[in-house]
Amino acid sequence: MAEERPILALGSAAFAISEYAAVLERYQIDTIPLAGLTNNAGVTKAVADAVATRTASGKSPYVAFIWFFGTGRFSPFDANMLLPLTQNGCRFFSGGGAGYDDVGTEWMTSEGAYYCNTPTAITASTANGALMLILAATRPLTQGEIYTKAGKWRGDAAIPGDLIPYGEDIEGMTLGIIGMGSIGKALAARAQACGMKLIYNNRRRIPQSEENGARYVSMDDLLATSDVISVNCPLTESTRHLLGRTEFSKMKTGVFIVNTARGAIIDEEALVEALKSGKVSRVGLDVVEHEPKINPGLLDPSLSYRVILQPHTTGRTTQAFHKGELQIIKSLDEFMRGERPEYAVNDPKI
Ligand SMILES: O=CC(=O)O
Repeated sequence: MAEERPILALGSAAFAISEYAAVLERYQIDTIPLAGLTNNAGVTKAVADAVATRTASGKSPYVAFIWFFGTGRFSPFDANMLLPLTQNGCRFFSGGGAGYDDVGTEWMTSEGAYYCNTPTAITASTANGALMLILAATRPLTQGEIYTKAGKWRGDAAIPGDLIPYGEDIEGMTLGIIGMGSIGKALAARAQACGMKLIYNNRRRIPQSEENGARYVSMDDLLATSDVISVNCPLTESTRHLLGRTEFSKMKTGVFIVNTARGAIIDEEALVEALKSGKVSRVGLDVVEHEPKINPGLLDPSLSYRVILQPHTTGRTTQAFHKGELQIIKSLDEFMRGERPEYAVNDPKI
């Protein structure tokens, strides 16, 4: 017999199929189908309509709202979209993803509602993706692939600048990790196995037992001594444009930069300048500031092979999304049992 307190869901689980089928048995869930929804306004209206339909029929209101991975195009998930839910007693939200810069968590706290992310689901996939981009940036991977498919093999020695440049081995290079959360730590473990020297900067030093061979340094030290810089911190007001003109000027000439966190942590205008001046050798970006729009400077033909761009997919593996859906279900179950969910990122007064 399904629970009386209803839940609203945006779409459905796509990986934890059998586990979610059991959730649908356990609880009374109304699903907003994704078909036909393209943007925030569409979801905002669908949420308002779902709440209004419930209220009009005198049924008990939704206590929870969940959404899954692949719904980033609908963000922000904030007061504008979710107020009809909290006004009617909804006290739990959970969405797929580690980052929640596009979720109105402060507002949720003030409404007495939890927000639960999926904190460790994409750790391995994103750390693997960061290592993949470090390797792709330090070896001329993009150029090699384009040349090979175009029948140019390694290029034409008779044409100045046409030969593919040599790659660089990462063994012995210093990797500076900005942000030593679970992804930063997992990247450190992988990079250590590749023979890199590791330094990191974080809001504060983490316990040595979790540093995975990385040494805590100041941001200035990290900028000045890293051969490769990997951005792994969340986007907050204090990390927006954390790497800008001043920071690029402090870096080693020829540094490689990889960002698998959030685009806005890097000032893209400053990055383009640093690429053009040769300060930055190559960059591997899984994220850009105004996704999915790409800063035209990054697409400048003169930089083409030195800018490796991916469509925010490094975290996106079947294993990661499966784990994430299980984490959403775990949080929902905990909330429905009246517990504080382990993955709550906020501390509302309930
Ligand atoms: O970018 C992906 C995430 O934050 O989960």
